[in-house]
Amino acid sequence: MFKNIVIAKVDKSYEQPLGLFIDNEFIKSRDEATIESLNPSTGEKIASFYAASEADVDAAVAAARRAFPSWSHTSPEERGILLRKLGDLIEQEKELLAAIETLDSGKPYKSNALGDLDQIISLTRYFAGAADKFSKGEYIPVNKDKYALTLKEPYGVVGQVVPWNYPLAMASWKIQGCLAAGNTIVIKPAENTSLSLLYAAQLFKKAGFPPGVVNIIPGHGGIAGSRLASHPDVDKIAFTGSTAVGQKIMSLAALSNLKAVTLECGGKSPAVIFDDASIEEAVKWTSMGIFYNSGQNCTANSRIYVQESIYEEFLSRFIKHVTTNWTFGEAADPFDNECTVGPVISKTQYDRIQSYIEHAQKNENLKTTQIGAAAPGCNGFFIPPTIVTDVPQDSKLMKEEIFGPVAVISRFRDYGEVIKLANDTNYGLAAAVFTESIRQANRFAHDIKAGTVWVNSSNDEEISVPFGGYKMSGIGRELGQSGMDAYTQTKGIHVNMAKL
Ligand SMILES: NC(=O)C1=CN([C@@H]2O[C@H](COP(=O)(O)OP(=O)(O)OC[C@H]3O[C@@H](n4cnc5c(N)ncnc54)[C@H](O)[C@@H]3O)[C@@H](O)[C@H]2O)C=CC1
Ligand code: BAL
Repeated sequence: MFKNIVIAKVDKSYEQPLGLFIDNEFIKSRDEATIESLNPSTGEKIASFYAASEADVDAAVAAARRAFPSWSHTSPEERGILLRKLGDLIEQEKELLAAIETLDSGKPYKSNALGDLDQIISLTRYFAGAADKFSKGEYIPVNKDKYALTLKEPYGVVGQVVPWNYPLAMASWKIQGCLAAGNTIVIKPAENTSLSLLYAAQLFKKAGFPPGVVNIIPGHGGIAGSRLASHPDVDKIAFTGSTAVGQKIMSLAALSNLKAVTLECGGKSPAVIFDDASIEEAVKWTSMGIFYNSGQNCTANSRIYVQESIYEEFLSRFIKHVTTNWTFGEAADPFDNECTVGPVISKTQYDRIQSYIEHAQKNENLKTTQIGAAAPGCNGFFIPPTIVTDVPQDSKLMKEEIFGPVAVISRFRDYGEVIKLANDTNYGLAAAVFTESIRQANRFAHDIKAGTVWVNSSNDEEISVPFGGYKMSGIGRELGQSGMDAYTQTKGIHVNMAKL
């Protein structure tokens, strides 16, 4: 049920759990099916872990249901205390958890994985503090004969399905607020990145969360994920991943028991750079916004619009900056400090991203600049930072989420033109605007149809600020107070004081 794994680069050796985590114990899946986890920077196998069957999902849901009455009656203060302990335990194991993340997902250890862990620790403490504050209802004095109260109650058993781009962070965005609100959980990590959450399972137990409160069922989306979404005894389902799967989950939720749904799906987020902006800052932020995490970000600024009078200067500075700052490093090893662009997650994603680059070159004849290359013989899924320029609005690269290190850049004349271009998408997750004019920034922030707007920055999330999408980027919000509200339902209690 455990495998010893040595991560020599950071001098770590640890026991990796390989089972499903149900009722605070690791167990085999009923049919003993397994999934192999590969190291994306070498293509080598790390471990095989058990994959949940539909019957295993049912067992996990039953465990969560048994745990719910008692857990939902713990006081919010007590839930906060356990979350605080969890935050401390994660902090104590920060380097190991970051190393597991790098091994399993390929994200650079120093520049990405440790940052994910810092965010997770802060977020855990945030929801520890929020547990007894955001759980309060309202008092509504209706008239002299009547008052009303609202209660914020947990849903019950919550199913969660998370992706591979931020394995432990996306799980934490969902789990911590959900626990603070008094729900019990069955969560499915992504097939290719289950290791860090399985390791973290032990920390939930150690912090004192009772059996059945957090259940982790690694497994295939089409089996374990869809069973969770369609399960008649799951009260809410929360998902992060592709829009196509988000639609399936919503439909399964509707057709089973009309369970509540939160979806955080894809994006094609614009960054707009006006000619009064600091070009240096715009270059720094937009390159980070597309190359950080190898572009595998739902909020990646994957469409960059630059005002025509500064286009050429922006482009030459962008290319120069990327050449110096966004590289695989000498050895293409995400454990090396100079590696800031790791491999993408899998061969499937590698092929998919390459197909967009080839399409740009061969079918659309677009100018494509690639910076650096992986060393010959490297079997990892490395794609060099790629910059595609003067991309027309109807290009496939402007329309579809590439989810890789591919910057798509275009020019615009004026505000009226660019706001139309920026809004010309089915997605609406995020947008960035660069300008020194507060009036222009304010106008843009109001006109853009997106759930997040960054003014003179990009992709700098805050755990205290609600996050989520407009249009086909999703439904509902996570983080901030919304991170708990998403996991509570409101009951109105009417108290009649009038005597007949
Ligand atoms: N919004 C985001 O953060 C993410 C977006 N994506 C987008 O999705 C594209 C494809 O990546 P995939 O790995 O295929 O994403 P995906 O949407 O298939 O995977 C995300 C999660 O959904 C689960 N899943 C898959 N099919 C399911 C089903 N029928 N029912 C329930 N759960 C299911 C997976 O097991 C995984 O845990 C990427 O290129 C990217 O464009 C992928 C990951 C994260
Ligand atoms: N940056 C966290 C959300 C995402 O990219 O999936």
